[in-house]
Amino acid sequence: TQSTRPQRLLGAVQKNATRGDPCSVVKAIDHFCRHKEWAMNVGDEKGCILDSVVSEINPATVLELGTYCGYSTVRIASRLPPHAKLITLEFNPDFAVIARQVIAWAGVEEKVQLVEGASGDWIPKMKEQFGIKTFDLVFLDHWKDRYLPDTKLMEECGLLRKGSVLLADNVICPGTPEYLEYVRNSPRYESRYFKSHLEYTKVEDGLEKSVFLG
Ligand SMILES: O=C(NCCCOCn1ccc2cnccc21)c1cc(-c2ccc(F)cc2)cc(O)c1O
Ligand SMILES: [Mg+2]
Repeated sequence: TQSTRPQRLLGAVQKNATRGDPCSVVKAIDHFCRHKEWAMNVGDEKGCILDSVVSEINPATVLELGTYCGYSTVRIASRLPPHAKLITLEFNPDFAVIARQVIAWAGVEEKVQLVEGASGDWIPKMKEQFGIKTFDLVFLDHWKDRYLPDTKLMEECGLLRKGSVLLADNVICPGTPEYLEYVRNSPRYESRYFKSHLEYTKVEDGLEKSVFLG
């Protein structure tokens, strides 16, 4: 039977990366996606911007919306301080199966809790289920039309504090126009655009970093 692209991506990790070495996992995925099959990882160029934002914040609590194969999960988790927690949410169970194996291969499973389900269902349950007070960093990388409603939901659920950072992928391609309009015009956010390219291509894309002002 035919394998899926995530399965082939996992194969490339298991063949080319060293167990317990997150950098080699990231490099193996980037090589696979650049030379074999494109896949919707944040990628190496935007990934460096993600890395710098994580290092700047040094977050104790991170929420990632959109795990896919775990590429950005590994990038973030490998830069977290000890005892920091990353909760990553994935809607597609087939993607989750692959992501768990990529996360384990990288050796960062201690810092990661992968949760399967929809953001609209899980965001209201974060506090009670995971003992989270607020998130220091949220990486938005799921359905582009959910960025805005989920941001409002996080505000309503008291999951953001003064200084919480939202970092959103794909604000140009595929694009998140309503979300951009909101964070750029709301007095409750200080927003900045990091121009880059769609992963593994020359197409423009970028990350929007928005600090919640409380
Ligand atoms: O679609 C994309 N990502 C989202 C996946 C589903 O996410 C669903 N999903 C994951 C948790 C989760 C929680 N609740 C609801 C839905 C939830 C996505 C797409 C592209 C892209 C760009 C150009 C193209 F020609 C084609 C595709 C690039 C990206 O970087 C992306 O991130
Ligand atoms: Mg993305």
